[in-house]
Amino acid sequence: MSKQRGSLSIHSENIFPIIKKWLYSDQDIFIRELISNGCDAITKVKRLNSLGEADLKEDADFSIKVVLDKTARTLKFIDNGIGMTEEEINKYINQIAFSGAEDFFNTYKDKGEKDQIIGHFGLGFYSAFMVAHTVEIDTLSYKEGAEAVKWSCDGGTEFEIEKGLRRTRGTEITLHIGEEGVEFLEEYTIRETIEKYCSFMPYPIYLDVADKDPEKDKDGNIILPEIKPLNEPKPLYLKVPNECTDEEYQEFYRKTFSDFREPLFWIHLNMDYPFNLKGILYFPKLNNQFDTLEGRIKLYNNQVFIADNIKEVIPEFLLLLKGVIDCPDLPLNVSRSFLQNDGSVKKISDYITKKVADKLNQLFKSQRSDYKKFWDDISPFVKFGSLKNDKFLKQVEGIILFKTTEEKSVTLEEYLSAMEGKLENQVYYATDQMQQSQYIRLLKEHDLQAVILDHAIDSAFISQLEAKNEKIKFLRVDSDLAELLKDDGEAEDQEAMKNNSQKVTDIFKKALGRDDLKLKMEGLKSDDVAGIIILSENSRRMQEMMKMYGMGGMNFDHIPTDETLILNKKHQLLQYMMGDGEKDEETLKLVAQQIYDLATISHRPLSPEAMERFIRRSNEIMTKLIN
Ligand SMILES: Nc1ncnc2c1ncn2[C@@H]1O[C@H](COP(=O)(O)OP(=O)(O)OP(=O)(O)O)[C@@H](O)[C@H]1O
Repeated sequence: MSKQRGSLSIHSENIFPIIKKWLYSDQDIFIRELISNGCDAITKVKRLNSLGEADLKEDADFSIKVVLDKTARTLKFIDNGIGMTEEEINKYINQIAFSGAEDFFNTYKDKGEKDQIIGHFGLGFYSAFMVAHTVEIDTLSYKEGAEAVKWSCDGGTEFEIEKGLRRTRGTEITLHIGEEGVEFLEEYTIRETIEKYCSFMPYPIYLDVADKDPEKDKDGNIILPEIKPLNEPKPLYLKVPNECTDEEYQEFYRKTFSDFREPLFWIHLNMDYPFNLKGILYFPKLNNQFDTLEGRIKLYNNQVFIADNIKEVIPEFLLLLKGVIDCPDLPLNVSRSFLQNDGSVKKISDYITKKVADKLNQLFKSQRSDYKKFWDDISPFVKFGSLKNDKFLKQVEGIILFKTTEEKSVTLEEYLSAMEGKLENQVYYATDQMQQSQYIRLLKEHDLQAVILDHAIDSAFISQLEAKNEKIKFLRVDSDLAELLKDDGEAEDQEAMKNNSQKVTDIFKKALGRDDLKLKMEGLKSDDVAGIIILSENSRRMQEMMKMYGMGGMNFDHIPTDETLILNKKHQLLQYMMGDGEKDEETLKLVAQQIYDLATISHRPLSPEAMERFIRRSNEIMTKLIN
């Protein structure tokens, strides 16, 4: 067979099944497409009017009307925009399946990009066929002497065009809803969809429901419904920031996010050059840690809603905030993988990040007490941002607040300078103030404070800070404390010390029945503490990490921890143990076990069995006291 070349031909018969199948999951998008076509038509006629090329004939009260008639099973979209002549219908509506065919064919390969054909290849109007078996257009062009035209098509390849009925400028699109679109005969669905996609479209959108039973008051009088548009044609974010009041920002927040808690503060984004971007980002108030997941950034393109939380455009950590961003410059109709690699998208994302960091810095500098008040709510966000984005970390590093055990809020720099002379680039931290109170007290006695890091994100966050500042080391209050608390005042007889140490070690190992017990004798400054347990910072973190990643499905409770029992040789009980003379074996055992349990309690909760033994033994000791 000889080699042949040829072009594949695409016919409009193919297009309807494809539209219906591909766009099925985003069926409601047809409402966005038809209403935004109506808005475009109004914008066009307004522009022509301002150029002196169109006469509005006093019909300048622009709006889009959506009329639902459940009985007739129709949904109408009516605008008083530019309208179309027969010629324009032929050009823009009838030929569309062919004019965009080449691009469309290219896209055909990539089935993942469902809704993105819409708006890209001029198929917006045809999305009506996702829910309608027949669509009619009745339109009258703004042009002098134009005649009304009626177009209709039942979803096949044939259309009819005849004289229309419209007497005023504009377009009326009627959808005869088919079986696949019945949910769009419900007022609730229509209202919800308009609110979802069209909240900020530039002209008022009204919903009219035919044959609706009128609302009545308690005396049976009909209440005339208040005629209000469903959208906000001039959303606050389009205004100049210094013309907006706090009340307006709060009101906008309440309406847009149906959140009746007051936002903490907000950032009005307003950029014209080198790209166009407007929006408002709100820092919401949190009630608990889980609330952080509620964030929502709505992305708009020229007041038309595109989607929530598009990670490719908005840095992921900002998705913890609530806000709207309108960016007409974004190529939102292209694939997401393209967005990820697009230079302008990166610039936009950097711009937003910088604006957020600037706002936080400005609050820190000029309103530190407010900033401190907000800190609990914003800290998971700032920390998450610092983990996700190095640039952001650099921008906010100096304004991250740490609460201390002295109930102060300080930056890292302030902490280190307050500890100067006592600590060198070390930061002590507590993860549980109650549980670790013994250690905190010991630090306090040495005039040292710890910072409190008790949020789930903190362990990853401090590792990040350490990675970025090699000199800084975070140490939990129960780790490697002994060096610090050691009282190396008196010189000692090394030989005697060794013997004593061995003696005590034997007593403890025997009493606890643990040969693997790590034990160290130190002279602590504080002589009312007999023993404390410390845990190497590094091995503890390693274990936490393994636990977090659930490595190998192991049960980590059985892994021995790298604990060391530090015994205070200055304490009376230890002095007794080390002393010469006959001692009651049973008493030594009780004391050793009790010292160990008390040290453990200040470190972590006892297991149920250990707790039971501890209580029994405590009673036994008290009984001995009175006998
Ligand atoms: N309500 C309307 N009034 C006037 N012209 C309209 C109206 N609806 C559609 N048109 C014309 O039909 C054309 C095709 O509409 P369609 O929605 O399919 O594509 P588009 O608007 O060009 O692109 P998109 O897919 O982004 O909506 C429009 O460009 C416009 O010229």
